[in-house]
Amino acid sequence: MASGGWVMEKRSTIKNDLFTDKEDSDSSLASGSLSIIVLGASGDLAKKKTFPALFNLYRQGFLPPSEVHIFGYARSKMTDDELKDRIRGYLSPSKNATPEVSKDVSNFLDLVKYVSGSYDSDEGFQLLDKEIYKYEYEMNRQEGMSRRLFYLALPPSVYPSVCRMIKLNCMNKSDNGGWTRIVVEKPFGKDLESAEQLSSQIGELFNESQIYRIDHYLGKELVQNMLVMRFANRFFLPLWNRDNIDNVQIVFREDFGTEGRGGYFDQYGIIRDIIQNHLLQVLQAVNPIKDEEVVLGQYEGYKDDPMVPQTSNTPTFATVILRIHNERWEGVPFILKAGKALNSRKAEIRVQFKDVPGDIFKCKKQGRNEFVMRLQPSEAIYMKLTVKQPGLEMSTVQSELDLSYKQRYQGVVIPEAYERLILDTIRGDQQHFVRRDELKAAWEIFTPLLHRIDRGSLKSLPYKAGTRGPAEADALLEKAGYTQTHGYIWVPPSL
Ligand SMILES: NC(=O)C1=CN([C@@H]2O[C@H](COP(=O)(O)OP(=O)(O)OC[C@H]3O[C@@H](n4cnc5c(N)ncnc54)[C@H](OP(=O)(O)O)[C@@H]3O)[C@@H](O)[C@H]2O)C=CC1
Ligand SMILES: O=C1O[C@H](COP(=O)(O)O)[C@@H](O)[C@H](O)[C@H]1O
Repeated sequence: MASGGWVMEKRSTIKNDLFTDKEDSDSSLASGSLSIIVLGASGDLAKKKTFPALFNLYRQGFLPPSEVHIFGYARSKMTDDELKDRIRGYLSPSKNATPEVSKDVSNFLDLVKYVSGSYDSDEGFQLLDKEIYKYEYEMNRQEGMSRRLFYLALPPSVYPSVCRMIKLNCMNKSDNGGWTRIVVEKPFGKDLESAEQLSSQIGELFNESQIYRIDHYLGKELVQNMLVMRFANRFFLPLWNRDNIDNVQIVFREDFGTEGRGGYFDQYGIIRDIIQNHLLQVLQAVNPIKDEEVVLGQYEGYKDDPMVPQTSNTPTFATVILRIHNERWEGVPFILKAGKALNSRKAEIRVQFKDVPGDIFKCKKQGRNEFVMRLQPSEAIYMKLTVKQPGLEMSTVQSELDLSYKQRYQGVVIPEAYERLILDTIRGDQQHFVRRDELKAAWEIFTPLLHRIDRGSLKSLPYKAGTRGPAEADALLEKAGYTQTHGYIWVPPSL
Protein backbone atom coordinates (compact mmCIF):
# COMPACT_ATOMS: atom_id res chain seq x y z
CA MET A 1 0.00 0.00 0.00
CA ALA A 2 1.66 3.25 -1.01
CA SER A 3 1.36 6.57 -2.78
CA GLY A 4 -1.54 5.77 -5.08
CA GLY A 5 -2.75 2.66 -3.27
CA TRP A 6 -1.42 -0.87 -3.45
CA VAL A 7 1.95 -1.22 -5.12
CA MET A 8 2.87 -4.80 -4.31
CA GLU A 9 5.13 -5.32 -7.26
CA LYS A 10 4.61 -8.57 -9.06
CA ARG A 11 7.75 -10.65 -9.12
CA SER A 12 8.53 -12.72 -12.14
CA THR A 13 6.51 -15.88 -12.43
CA ILE A 14 8.89 -18.07 -14.34
CA LYS A 15 12.20 -16.35 -14.46
CA ASN A 16 13.57 -13.12 -13.20
CA ASP A 17 14.66 -10.95 -16.09
CA LEU A 18 17.29 -9.14 -14.05
CA PHE A 19 19.05 -12.26 -12.92
CA THR A 20 18.59 -14.78 -15.66
CA ASP A 21 21.40 -17.25 -15.42
CA LYS A 22 22.14 -20.68 -16.77
CA GLU A 23 21.03 -22.42 -13.61
CA ASP A 24 17.68 -20.78 -13.45
CA SER A 25 16.77 -20.55 -17.05
CA ASP A 26 14.74 -23.67 -17.66
CA SER A 27 12.04 -23.79 -15.01
CA SER A 28 9.26 -23.98 -17.54
CA LEU A 29 10.74 -27.16 -19.03
CA ALA A 30 11.13 -28.86 -15.65
CA SER A 31 11.79 -32.54 -15.90
CA GLY A 32 14.36 -34.87 -14.43
CA SER A 33 15.19 -35.23 -10.79
CA LEU A 34 14.01 -32.93 -8.05
CA SER A 35 15.83 -33.15 -4.72
CA ILE A 36 14.25 -31.32 -1.79
CA ILE A 37 16.62 -30.93 1.11
CA VAL A 38 15.17 -29.90 4.47
CA LEU A 39 18.00 -28.53 6.59
CA GLY A 40 17.10 -28.54 10.29
CA ALA A 41 14.98 -31.66 9.69
CA SER A 42 15.07 -32.49 13.41
CA GLY A 43 13.29 -29.23 14.32
CA ASP A 44 9.85 -27.90 15.09
CA LEU A 45 9.07 -26.19 11.78
CA ALA A 46 10.23 -29.18 9.74
CA LYS A 47 7.91 -31.62 11.47
CA LYS A 48 4.92 -29.29 11.88
CA LYS A 49 4.95 -27.44 8.57
CA THR A 50 7.60 -28.41 6.01
CA PHE A 51 7.16 -32.19 5.82
CA PRO A 52 3.33 -32.01 6.05
CA ALA A 53 3.32 -29.46 3.19
CA LEU A 54 5.54 -31.75 1.12
CA PHE A 55 3.23 -34.66 1.89
CA ASN A 56 0.17 -32.72 0.71
CA LEU A 57 1.96 -31.77 -2.50
CA TYR A 58 2.91 -35.40 -2.97
CA ARG A 59 -0.70 -36.53 -2.50
CA GLN A 60 -1.86 -34.07 -5.11
CA GLY A 61 0.65 -35.39 -7.64
CA PHE A 62 3.02 -32.39 -7.60
CA LEU A 63 5.94 -34.47 -6.36
CA PRO A 64 5.98 -37.58 -8.58
CA PRO A 65 8.05 -40.38 -7.02
CA SER A 66 9.70 -40.95 -10.40
CA GLU A 67 11.37 -37.53 -10.09
CA VAL A 68 11.47 -36.56 -6.44
CA HIS A 69 13.58 -37.42 -3.49
CA ILE A 70 13.51 -35.72 -0.09
CA PHE A 71 16.50 -35.39 2.20
CA GLY A 72 16.48 -34.37 5.84
CA TYR A 73 19.71 -32.90 7.17
CA ALA A 74 20.63 -31.87 10.73
CA ARG A 75 23.28 -32.41 13.37
CA SER A 76 21.20 -34.85 15.47
CA LYS A 77 22.27 -38.43 15.05
CA MET A 78 19.27 -40.30 13.69
CA THR A 79 18.53 -43.14 11.34
CA ASP A 80 16.19 -42.72 8.38
CA ASP A 81 13.53 -44.59 10.34
CA GLU A 82 13.92 -42.37 13.38
CA LEU A 83 13.31 -39.27 11.26
CA LYS A 84 10.30 -40.95 9.65
CA ASP A 85 8.88 -41.86 13.07
CA ARG A 86 9.34 -38.27 14.20
CA ILE A 87 7.38 -36.79 11.30
CA ARG A 88 4.84 -39.55 10.55
CA GLY A 89 2.24 -38.36 13.07
CA TYR A 90 2.26 -34.83 11.65
CA LEU A 91 1.60 -35.80 8.05
CA SER A 92 -2.11 -36.31 8.41
CA PRO A 93 -4.41 -35.84 11.37
CA SER A 94 -5.35 -39.26 12.77
CA LYS A 95 -9.05 -38.63 12.05
CA ASN A 96 -8.23 -38.60 8.32
CA ALA A 97 -6.15 -41.72 8.42
CA THR A 98 -8.11 -43.89 6.00
CA PRO A 99 -6.25 -46.91 4.61
CA GLU A 100 -5.65 -44.87 1.46
CA VAL A 101 -4.04 -42.01 3.41
CA SER A 102 -1.95 -44.46 5.45
CA LYS A 103 -0.69 -46.01 2.24
CA ASP A 104 0.19 -42.56 0.89
CA VAL A 105 2.04 -41.77 4.12
CA SER A 106 4.07 -44.91 3.81
CA ASN A 107 4.84 -44.32 0.10
CA PHE A 108 5.80 -40.72 0.83
CA LEU A 109 8.12 -41.75 3.64
CA ASP A 110 9.83 -44.12 1.24
CA LEU A 111 11.11 -41.02 -0.56
CA VAL A 112 12.74 -39.60 2.60
CA LYS A 113 16.38 -40.10 3.51
CA TYR A 114 18.26 -38.60 6.46
CA VAL A 115 21.85 -37.35 6.48
CA SER A 116 23.53 -36.11 9.62
CA GLY A 117 26.23 -33.45 9.67
CA SER A 118 27.18 -30.06 11.01
CA TYR A 119 26.23 -26.72 9.50
CA ASP A 120 29.73 -25.35 9.08
CA SER A 121 32.00 -28.11 7.90
CA ASP A 122 32.55 -29.53 4.43
CA GLU A 123 32.32 -33.22 5.41
CA GLY A 124 28.60 -33.25 6.17
CA PHE A 125 27.73 -31.33 3.03
CA GLN A 126 29.99 -33.49 0.89
CA LEU A 127 28.19 -36.54 2.24
CA LEU A 128 24.85 -34.87 1.52
CA ASP A 129 25.97 -34.04 -2.01
CA LYS A 130 27.01 -37.64 -2.56
CA GLU A 131 23.59 -38.90 -1.44
CA ILE A 132 21.76 -36.40 -3.62
CA TYR A 133 23.94 -37.23 -6.59
CA LYS A 134 23.27 -40.94 -6.13
CA TYR A 135 19.55 -40.36 -6.58
CA GLU A 136 20.01 -37.90 -9.39
CA TYR A 137 22.10 -40.45 -11.23
CA GLU A 138 19.45 -43.14 -10.72
CA MET A 139 16.66 -40.89 -11.92
CA ASN A 140 18.44 -39.18 -14.76
CA ARG A 141 19.64 -42.22 -16.64
CA GLN A 142 17.46 -40.79 -19.36
CA GLU A 143 18.42 -37.23 -20.20
CA GLY A 144 16.98 -34.74 -17.76
CA MET A 145 18.00 -31.92 -15.59
CA SER A 146 18.61 -31.87 -11.87
CA ARG A 147 16.82 -29.51 -9.56
CA ARG A 148 17.95 -28.94 -6.00
CA LEU A 149 15.79 -27.09 -3.51
CA PHE A 150 17.38 -26.36 -0.13
CA TYR A 151 14.87 -25.42 2.58
CA LEU A 152 16.56 -23.80 5.57
CA ALA A 153 14.29 -24.73 8.51
CA LEU A 154 17.02 -23.41 10.78
CA PRO A 155 17.79 -20.51 13.09
CA PRO A 156 18.96 -17.54 10.98
CA SER A 157 22.30 -17.49 12.82
CA VAL A 158 23.45 -20.44 10.73
CA TYR A 159 22.18 -19.20 7.34
CA PRO A 160 25.54 -17.73 6.22
CA SER A 161 27.58 -20.83 6.97
CA VAL A 162 24.94 -23.18 5.54
CA CYS A 163 24.70 -21.12 2.34
CA ARG A 164 28.49 -21.17 2.03
CA MET A 165 28.55 -24.94 2.46
CA ILE A 166 25.83 -25.42 -0.15
CA LYS A 167 27.65 -23.17 -2.60
CA LEU A 168 30.94 -24.98 -2.05
CA ASN A 169 29.69 -28.53 -1.98
CA CYS A 170 26.13 -29.06 -3.10
CA MET A 171 25.28 -27.08 -6.24
CA ASN A 172 23.39 -28.70 -9.07
CA LYS A 173 25.91 -30.30 -11.43
CA SER A 174 23.75 -31.52 -14.27
CA ASP A 175 25.00 -30.78 -17.76
CA ASN A 176 21.41 -30.80 -18.90
CA GLY A 177 20.41 -27.70 -16.98
CA GLY A 178 18.35 -27.35 -13.84
CA TRP A 179 18.77 -25.15 -10.83
CA THR A 180 19.69 -24.75 -7.18
CA ARG A 181 17.34 -22.69 -5.01
CA ILE A 182 17.46 -21.68 -1.39
CA VAL A 183 14.41 -21.07 0.81
CA VAL A 184 15.08 -19.06 3.97
CA GLU A 185 12.70 -18.61 6.87
CA LYS A 186 11.96 -15.53 8.88
CA PRO A 187 13.09 -13.78 11.05
CA PHE A 188 15.58 -12.50 8.52
CA GLY A 189 17.80 -10.42 10.79
CA LYS A 190 17.06 -8.62 14.05
CA ASP A 191 17.18 -5.07 12.79
CA LEU A 192 18.07 -3.11 9.66
CA GLU A 193 21.82 -3.52 10.04
CA SER A 194 21.82 -7.26 10.77
CA ALA A 195 19.26 -7.93 8.02
CA GLU A 196 21.36 -6.02 5.48
CA GLN A 197 24.46 -7.86 6.61
CA LEU A 198 22.69 -11.21 6.22
CA SER A 199 21.38 -10.15 2.80
CA SER A 200 24.88 -9.22 1.67
CA GLN A 201 26.41 -12.45 2.96
CA ILE A 202 23.84 -14.58 1.15
CA GLY A 203 23.81 -12.23 -1.83
CA GLU A 204 27.51 -12.87 -2.40
CA LEU A 205 26.78 -16.57 -2.81
CA PHE A 206 23.43 -16.63 -4.62
CA ASN A 207 21.65 -14.19 -6.84
CA GLU A 208 18.17 -12.88 -6.10
CA SER A 209 16.50 -15.35 -8.47
CA GLN A 210 17.83 -18.24 -6.38
CA ILE A 211 16.78 -16.89 -2.98
CA TYR A 212 13.22 -17.42 -1.72
CA ARG A 213 12.59 -15.47 1.52
CA ILE A 214 9.48 -17.09 2.85
CA ASP A 215 6.82 -15.27 4.84
CA HIS A 216 4.09 -17.86 5.05
CA TYR A 217 1.37 -15.25 5.51
CA LEU A 218 1.92 -14.36 1.85
CA GLY A 219 0.79 -17.89 1.02
CA LYS A 220 -2.53 -17.63 2.84
CA GLU A 221 -5.59 -17.76 0.60
CA LEU A 222 -7.12 -14.52 1.81
CA VAL A 223 -3.84 -12.62 1.60
CA GLN A 224 -3.51 -13.77 -1.99
CA ASN A 225 -7.05 -12.56 -2.60
CA MET A 226 -6.30 -9.02 -1.43
CA LEU A 227 -4.99 -7.68 -4.72
CA VAL A 228 -7.83 -9.27 -6.65
CA MET A 229 -10.43 -7.85 -4.28
CA ARG A 230 -8.97 -4.39 -4.40
CA PHE A 231 -8.29 -4.09 -8.12
CA ALA A 232 -10.92 -6.29 -9.74
CA ASN A 233 -13.91 -4.64 -8.09
CA ARG A 234 -15.38 -1.27 -8.95
CA PHE A 235 -16.84 -0.92 -5.42
CA PHE A 236 -13.52 -0.05 -3.93
CA LEU A 237 -12.33 2.45 -6.51
CA PRO A 238 -14.00 5.59 -5.14
CA LEU A 239 -13.97 4.52 -1.49
CA TRP A 240 -10.37 3.50 -0.94
CA ASN A 241 -9.00 6.72 0.51
CA ARG A 242 -8.83 9.07 3.49
CA ASP A 243 -12.17 10.70 2.60
CA ASN A 244 -14.06 7.49 3.37
CA ILE A 245 -11.87 5.27 5.52
CA ASP A 246 -11.42 6.17 9.16
CA ASN A 247 -8.92 3.53 10.24
CA VAL A 248 -7.46 0.18 9.24
CA GLN A 249 -6.63 -2.60 11.68
CA ILE A 250 -4.43 -5.56 10.94
CA VAL A 251 -4.81 -8.04 13.73
CA PHE A 252 -3.09 -11.27 14.73
CA ARG A 253 -4.28 -13.00 17.90
CA GLU A 254 -3.25 -16.35 19.31
CA ASP A 255 -4.93 -18.03 22.26
CA PHE A 256 -1.74 -19.82 23.30
CA GLY A 257 1.64 -18.67 24.54
CA THR A 258 5.14 -19.42 23.36
CA GLU A 259 4.78 -23.16 24.16
CA GLY A 260 8.36 -24.33 24.47
CA ARG A 261 9.67 -21.73 22.02
CA GLY A 262 10.48 -19.22 24.77
CA GLY A 263 14.22 -19.42 24.14
CA TYR A 264 13.75 -18.32 20.52
CA PHE A 265 10.90 -15.91 21.23
CA ASP A 266 12.66 -14.01 23.99
CA GLN A 267 15.42 -13.06 21.55
CA TYR A 268 12.89 -11.65 19.09
CA GLY A 269 9.55 -10.66 20.65
CA ILE A 270 6.19 -10.15 18.99
CA ILE A 271 7.22 -7.23 16.75
CA ARG A 272 10.03 -9.19 15.08
CA ASP A 273 8.12 -12.49 15.16
CA ILE A 274 4.85 -11.27 13.67
CA ILE A 275 4.42 -7.55 13.07
CA GLN A 276 7.59 -6.68 11.13
CA ASN A 277 6.92 -9.46 8.63
CA HIS A 278 3.48 -11.11 8.61
CA LEU A 279 1.47 -7.96 9.32
CA LEU A 280 3.52 -5.56 7.29
CA GLN A 281 3.89 -5.97 3.58
CA VAL A 282 5.16 -3.00 1.60
CA LEU A 283 3.81 -0.02 3.43
CA GLN A 284 5.75 2.83 1.93
CA ALA A 285 6.04 6.45 3.11
CA VAL A 286 5.56 5.51 6.76
CA ASN A 287 6.29 8.21 9.33
CA PRO A 288 8.55 7.38 12.30
CA ILE A 289 6.60 5.49 14.98
CA LYS A 290 5.86 7.56 18.08
CA ASP A 291 6.18 6.01 21.55
CA GLU A 292 2.73 7.31 22.51
CA GLU A 293 1.27 5.29 19.63
CA VAL A 294 2.64 1.99 20.94
CA VAL A 295 1.39 -0.31 23.70
CA LEU A 296 3.49 -3.33 24.64
CA GLY A 297 2.45 -6.21 26.86
CA GLN A 298 3.82 -9.41 28.31
CA TYR A 299 1.48 -12.13 29.56
CA GLU A 300 1.79 -13.32 33.13
CA GLY A 301 3.44 -16.76 33.12
CA TYR A 302 5.66 -16.02 30.10
CA LYS A 303 8.74 -16.10 32.31
CA ASP A 304 7.86 -19.58 33.63
CA ASP A 305 9.69 -20.93 30.58
CA PRO A 306 13.18 -21.85 31.87
CA MET A 307 14.70 -20.37 28.70
CA VAL A 308 13.26 -16.92 29.46
CA PRO A 309 15.23 -14.71 31.87
CA GLN A 310 13.31 -13.31 34.85
CA THR A 311 14.29 -9.79 33.80
CA SER A 312 12.84 -10.15 30.30
CA ASN A 313 11.00 -7.12 28.91
CA THR A 314 10.28 -8.92 25.61
CA PRO A 315 6.78 -8.06 24.40
CA THR A 316 4.38 -10.91 23.68
CA PHE A 317 1.76 -8.31 22.72
CA ALA A 318 2.00 -5.08 20.78
CA THR A 319 -0.29 -2.50 19.31
CA VAL A 320 1.52 -0.10 17.00
CA ILE A 321 0.03 2.70 14.94
CA LEU A 322 1.59 3.49 11.60
CA ARG A 323 0.92 6.79 9.86
CA ILE A 324 1.34 7.02 6.11
CA HIS A 325 2.36 10.32 4.72
CA ASN A 326 0.81 10.52 1.28
CA GLU A 327 -2.15 11.99 -0.50
CA ARG A 328 -4.38 8.94 -0.16
CA TRP A 329 -3.76 7.93 3.43
CA GLU A 330 -2.72 11.05 5.37
CA GLY A 331 -4.56 10.99 8.70
CA VAL A 332 -5.73 7.35 8.50
CA PRO A 333 -4.17 5.26 11.28
CA PHE A 334 -2.99 1.79 10.31
CA ILE A 335 -3.24 -0.13 13.56
CA LEU A 336 -1.10 -3.27 13.77
CA LYS A 337 -1.96 -5.53 16.65
CA ALA A 338 -0.48 -8.90 17.55
CA GLY A 339 -0.49 -10.94 20.70
CA LYS A 340 0.10 -14.33 22.19
CA ALA A 341 -1.91 -15.96 24.99
CA LEU A 342 -5.01 -13.86 24.30
CA ASN A 343 -8.68 -14.84 24.59
CA SER A 344 -9.12 -15.84 20.94
CA ARG A 345 -7.28 -16.93 17.84
CA LYS A 346 -7.76 -14.99 14.63
CA ALA A 347 -6.02 -12.98 11.96
CA GLU A 348 -7.89 -10.33 10.01
CA ILE A 349 -7.77 -7.01 8.22
CA ARG A 350 -10.53 -4.64 9.26
CA VAL A 351 -11.20 -1.45 7.32
CA GLN A 352 -13.52 0.85 9.23
CA PHE A 353 -15.35 3.58 7.32
CA LYS A 354 -16.25 7.03 8.58
CA ASP A 355 -19.72 7.84 9.92
CA VAL A 356 -22.47 8.56 7.39
CA PRO A 357 -22.97 12.35 7.28
CA GLY A 358 -26.38 13.50 8.49
CA ASP A 359 -27.30 10.26 10.27
CA ILE A 360 -30.91 10.60 9.14
CA PHE A 361 -31.93 7.23 10.62
CA LYS A 362 -30.27 8.08 13.94
CA CYS A 363 -28.39 4.80 13.76
CA LYS A 364 -24.83 6.05 14.13
CA LYS A 365 -24.59 4.51 17.59
CA GLN A 366 -25.24 1.01 16.22
CA GLY A 367 -21.90 0.90 14.45
CA ARG A 368 -19.93 1.90 11.39
CA ASN A 369 -19.54 0.18 8.05
CA GLU A 370 -16.61 -2.20 8.08
CA PHE A 371 -14.97 -4.30 5.41
CA VAL A 372 -13.28 -7.32 6.94
CA MET A 373 -10.99 -9.95 5.47
CA ARG A 374 -10.79 -12.83 7.92
CA LEU A 375 -7.59 -14.72 7.14
CA GLN A 376 -8.11 -17.43 9.73
CA PRO A 377 -9.82 -19.34 11.17
CA SER A 378 -13.05 -19.55 9.08
CA GLU A 379 -11.79 -17.66 6.03
CA ALA A 380 -14.30 -15.00 5.01
CA ILE A 381 -14.79 -11.59 3.50
CA TYR A 382 -17.67 -9.67 4.99
CA MET A 383 -19.05 -6.15 4.98
CA LYS A 384 -20.79 -4.85 8.05
CA LEU A 385 -23.60 -2.53 7.16
CA THR A 386 -26.81 -1.02 8.46
CA VAL A 387 -30.12 -2.32 7.08
CA LYS A 388 -33.79 -1.93 7.87
CA GLN A 389 -34.87 -4.26 10.63
CA PRO A 390 -37.31 -6.67 8.92
CA GLY A 391 -40.86 -6.02 10.12
CA LEU A 392 -43.45 -3.28 10.34
CA GLU A 393 -41.30 -0.74 12.13
CA MET A 394 -38.91 1.57 10.28
CA SER A 395 -35.97 0.76 12.49
CA THR A 396 -32.39 -0.17 11.64
CA VAL A 397 -30.10 -2.98 12.57
CA GLN A 398 -26.49 -4.02 11.92
CA SER A 399 -26.02 -6.90 9.48
CA GLU A 400 -23.50 -8.13 6.96
CA LEU A 401 -22.88 -9.22 3.39
CA ASP A 402 -20.98 -12.38 3.98
CA LEU A 403 -18.70 -14.44 1.75
CA SER A 404 -17.77 -17.27 4.05
CA TYR A 405 -15.51 -19.68 2.24
CA LYS A 406 -16.74 -22.87 3.95
CA GLN A 407 -20.27 -22.13 2.87
CA ARG A 408 -19.62 -20.64 -0.57
CA TYR A 409 -16.90 -23.09 -1.63
CA GLN A 410 -18.13 -26.32 -0.11
CA GLY A 411 -15.80 -29.22 -0.72
CA VAL A 412 -12.95 -26.98 -1.85
CA VAL A 413 -9.80 -27.61 0.13
CA ILE A 414 -7.87 -24.42 0.80
CA PRO A 415 -4.16 -25.21 0.49
CA GLU A 416 -1.89 -24.62 3.43
CA ALA A 417 0.32 -21.56 2.97
CA TYR A 418 3.53 -23.59 3.06
CA GLU A 419 2.19 -26.00 0.48
CA ARG A 420 1.51 -23.22 -2.00
CA LEU A 421 4.82 -21.48 -1.40
CA ILE A 422 6.93 -24.62 -1.73
CA LEU A 423 5.18 -25.34 -5.02
CA ASP A 424 5.92 -21.76 -6.13
CA THR A 425 9.58 -22.36 -5.33
CA ILE A 426 9.67 -25.49 -7.44
CA ARG A 427 8.00 -23.59 -10.28
CA GLY A 428 10.36 -20.64 -9.96
CA ASP A 429 7.58 -18.19 -9.13
CA GLN A 430 8.89 -15.54 -6.75
CA GLN A 431 5.89 -13.22 -6.65
CA HIS A 432 4.77 -14.32 -3.19
CA PHE A 433 8.20 -14.10 -1.59
CA VAL A 434 9.89 -11.17 0.08
CA ARG A 435 12.31 -9.17 -2.06
CA ARG A 436 15.47 -7.78 -0.53
CA ASP A 437 14.28 -4.17 -0.90
CA GLU A 438 10.92 -4.98 0.74
CA LEU A 439 12.73 -6.53 3.64
CA LYS A 440 14.89 -3.45 4.00
CA ALA A 441 11.85 -1.17 3.90
CA ALA A 442 10.15 -3.21 6.63
CA TRP A 443 13.19 -3.07 8.90
CA GLU A 444 13.58 0.67 8.30
CA ILE A 445 10.11 1.21 9.73
CA PHE A 446 10.62 -0.83 12.88
CA THR A 447 14.31 -0.64 13.75
CA PRO A 448 14.27 2.65 15.71
CA LEU A 449 11.30 1.43 17.81
CA LEU A 450 12.90 -1.99 18.36
CA HIS A 451 16.12 -0.38 19.52
CA ARG A 452 14.19 1.76 22.03
CA ILE A 453 12.47 -1.40 23.34
CA ASP A 454 15.79 -3.28 23.49
CA ARG A 455 17.29 -0.41 25.50
CA GLY A 456 14.37 -0.67 27.92
CA SER A 457 12.95 2.80 27.28
CA LEU A 458 9.54 1.25 26.54
CA LYS A 459 8.15 -1.22 29.05
CA SER A 460 5.91 -4.20 28.43
CA LEU A 461 2.77 -4.02 30.56
CA PRO A 462 1.68 -7.25 32.26
CA TYR A 463 -1.59 -8.84 31.14
CA LYS A 464 -3.39 -11.98 32.18
CA ALA A 465 -3.24 -14.91 29.77
CA GLY A 466 -6.63 -15.54 28.15
CA THR A 467 -7.65 -11.85 28.06
CA ARG A 468 -7.71 -9.13 25.36
CA GLY A 469 -4.25 -7.94 26.39
CA PRO A 470 -3.46 -4.69 28.24
CA ALA A 471 -6.44 -2.33 28.63
CA GLU A 472 -4.15 0.51 27.47
CA ALA A 473 -4.22 -1.00 23.97
CA ASP A 474 -8.00 -0.60 23.71
CA ALA A 475 -7.64 2.97 24.96
CA LEU A 476 -5.05 3.66 22.25
CA LEU A 477 -7.38 2.29 19.57
CA GLU A 478 -10.18 4.51 20.77
CA LYS A 479 -7.88 7.51 20.77
CA ALA A 480 -6.86 6.67 17.20
CA GLY A 481 -10.52 6.84 16.16
CA TYR A 482 -11.58 3.20 16.08
CA THR A 483 -15.19 2.82 17.18
CA GLN A 484 -16.06 -0.60 18.49
CA THR A 485 -19.44 -1.98 17.48
CA HIS A 486 -21.37 -3.02 20.55
CA GLY A 487 -24.15 -5.57 20.62
CA TYR A 488 -23.37 -7.10 17.23
CA ILE A 489 -20.86 -9.75 16.41
CA TRP A 490 -20.19 -11.57 13.15
CA VAL A 491 -20.56 -15.32 13.53
CA PRO A 492 -19.26 -17.58 10.75
CA PRO A 493 -22.30 -19.35 9.29
CA SER A 494 -22.52 -23.06 9.97
CA LEU A 495 -23.48 -25.46 7.19
N1 LIG B 1 8.40 -23.35 14.50
C1 LIG B 1 7.55 -22.51 13.91
O1 LIG B 1 6.33 -22.57 14.11
C2 LIG B 1 8.06 -21.48 12.97
C3 LIG B 1 9.42 -21.31 12.73
N2 LIG B 1 9.84 -20.39 11.82
C4 LIG B 1 11.27 -20.23 11.53
O2 LIG B 1 11.79 -21.43 10.99
C5 LIG B 1 13.15 -21.63 11.40
C6 LIG B 1 13.25 -22.95 12.15
O3 LIG B 1 12.38 -22.90 13.26
P1 LIG B 1 12.20 -24.11 14.29
O4 LIG B 1 12.09 -25.39 13.56
O5 LIG B 1 11.15 -23.71 15.21
O6 LIG B 1 13.59 -24.07 15.04
P2 LIG B 1 14.27 -25.15 15.97
O7 LIG B 1 14.76 -24.43 17.17
O8 LIG B 1 13.43 -26.34 16.15
O9 LIG B 1 15.58 -25.48 15.11
C7 LIG B 1 15.59 -26.32 13.97
C8 LIG B 1 16.82 -27.22 14.03
O10 LIG B 1 17.99 -26.40 13.92
C9 LIG B 1 19.04 -26.91 14.74
N3 LIG B 1 19.43 -25.84 15.68
C10 LIG B 1 18.72 -25.30 16.67
N4 LIG B 1 19.40 -24.33 17.29
C11 LIG B 1 20.59 -24.26 16.67
C12 LIG B 1 21.74 -23.45 16.84
N5 LIG B 1 21.80 -22.51 17.78
N6 LIG B 1 22.78 -23.64 16.01
C13 LIG B 1 22.72 -24.56 15.05
N7 LIG B 1 21.66 -25.36 14.86
C14 LIG B 1 20.61 -25.21 15.64
C15 LIG B 1 18.46 -28.10 15.48
O11 LIG B 1 18.85 -29.26 14.76
P3 LIG B 1 20.14 -30.12 15.10
O12 LIG B 1 20.59 -29.79 16.47
O13 LIG B 1 19.67 -31.54 14.96
O14 LIG B 1 21.10 -29.74 14.05
C16 LIG B 1 16.97 -27.95 15.35
O15 LIG B 1 16.29 -29.18 15.33
C17 LIG B 1 13.50 -20.43 12.25
O16 LIG B 1 14.08 -19.48 11.43
C18 LIG B 1 12.13 -19.96 12.75
O17 LIG B 1 12.13 -18.62 13.08
C19 LIG B 1 8.98 -19.64 11.11
C20 LIG B 1 7.62 -19.77 11.28
C21 LIG B 1 7.06 -20.66 12.25
O1 LIG C 1 5.78 -17.28 12.00
C1 LIG C 1 5.09 -17.54 12.96
O2 LIG C 1 3.79 -17.85 12.75
C2 LIG C 1 3.05 -18.58 13.71
C3 LIG C 1 1.59 -18.41 13.33
O3 LIG C 1 1.33 -18.95 12.06
P1 LIG C 1 -0.15 -19.40 11.68
O4 LIG C 1 -0.05 -19.75 10.24
O5 LIG C 1 -0.50 -20.58 12.55
O6 LIG C 1 -1.05 -18.25 11.94
C4 LIG C 1 3.32 -18.09 15.11
O7 LIG C 1 2.70 -18.95 16.04
C5 LIG C 1 4.82 -18.09 15.36
O8 LIG C 1 5.10 -17.49 16.63
C6 LIG C 1 5.56 -17.29 14.31
O9 LIG C 1 6.97 -17.52 14.46
